Amino acid sequence: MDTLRITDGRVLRPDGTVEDADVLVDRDEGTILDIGSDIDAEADEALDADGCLVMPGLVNAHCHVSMTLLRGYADDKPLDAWLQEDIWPTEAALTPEDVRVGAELGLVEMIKSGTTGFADMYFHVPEVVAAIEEAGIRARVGHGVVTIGKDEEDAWDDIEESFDVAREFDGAADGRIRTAVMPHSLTTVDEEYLREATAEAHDEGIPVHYHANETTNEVDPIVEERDERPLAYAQDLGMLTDADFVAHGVHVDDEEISLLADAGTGVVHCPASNMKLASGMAPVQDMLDAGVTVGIGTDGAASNNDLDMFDEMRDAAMIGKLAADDASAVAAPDVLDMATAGSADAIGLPGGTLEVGGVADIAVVDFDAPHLTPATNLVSHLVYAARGSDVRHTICDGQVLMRDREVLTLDESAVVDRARSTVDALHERV
Ligand SMILES: CSC[C@H]1O[C@@H](n2cnc3c(O)ncnc32)[C@H](O)[C@@H]1O
Ligand SMILES: [Zn+2]
Repeated sequence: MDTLRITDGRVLRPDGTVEDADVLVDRDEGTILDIGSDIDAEADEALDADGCLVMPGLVNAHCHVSMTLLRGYADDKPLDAWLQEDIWPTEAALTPEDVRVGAELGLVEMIKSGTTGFADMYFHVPEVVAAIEEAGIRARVGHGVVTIGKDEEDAWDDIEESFDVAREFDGAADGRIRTAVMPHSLTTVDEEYLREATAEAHDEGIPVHYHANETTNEVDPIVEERDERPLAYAQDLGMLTDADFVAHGVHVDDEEISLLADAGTGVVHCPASNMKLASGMAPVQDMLDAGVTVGIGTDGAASNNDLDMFDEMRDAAMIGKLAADDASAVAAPDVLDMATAGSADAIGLPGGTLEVGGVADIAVVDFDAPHLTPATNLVSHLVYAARGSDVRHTICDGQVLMRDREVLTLDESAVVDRARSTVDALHERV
């Protein structure tokens, strides 16, 4: 058996407590063999965690990873204008190779900030999958479908592509990649397509992921046209099951929160995107109180503008308090749970906790820094004070993806160079 030992650190346990312990990993199986201070086994490789906290890898539960290429491309606009005037016209010019380059850039950024799993909705998915295979991270991926403005044939082709991708890549990269059918939203995909695609996906055991209740501009037309709330419409379409997950859930009322809780449908809170696009404040504490599975995502780097889940945790705590008008709301332990186990549950991937027998998806955070001193409350520091750049090692599926801040699976400087020249060429074309 090939083993890895993470030595001399403090380990964050699923109940939020911290203990001095080593972590022994089975690299063949990608699982945790033991956690303790008296492990009696030599390992094939050791990773020093002195002065560090060994925690579950962060899970970015909603992303468009290749949008790193559009970082800073269009800022300071609301969602509809941003998408229609800037993002969609530019995305139409992206080649499959561009999407791969953007994905690699995003994956380097994620690995460097301790993210070990994510969910991604985009197009040219084979290129995203190839980048993920190389990077060594875990993901649930899908082709995003938009049918508005398309004739029937093109709309069905788009749906078909979402199924082709979901069927072809499920289980890829030694099982690290899972898939979903991903209609973009309840307003950008017409009813007949949503109904049929959802039924077919569920027949085949494929989850459905979509944007929902992100802005009032999206909610109001549904209410006006159908005399029902968007998530009641989604339920009628069969799109609220415990395998499905929605991004945003900003403008949800109490009945919709109950629908989500009863169905077990995950909600991915994207606080930075919601603030930047001025979409609104999600009632996260109400959702948690109702028993909804809530995860955290960055959304794409064009509406954030980074993929750092530490940033996202801080934002979630801050806006959660504002939304509830209560400083005790969306407290640090709950935020950390959302960014790890909550996200993993919402998107149906393993990980999010450090447990013997569980997957070895791990971030090692160095606390030897002025902004993390004094290290009185490590969970508080993770949420309110730590940064992605404090992550020292990242491990996914038992493999070391970053060691002492050097990414091992992708060539960081080559990826950055390629991203620069790709964006230069893109700007020439658009
Ligand atoms: C068709 S692939 C996914 C599609 O979603 C777009 N997108 C990025 N961020 C958001 C957001 O916050 N709400 C809705 N849609 C978003 C992305 O640009 C792709 O076109
Ligand atoms: Zn999104």
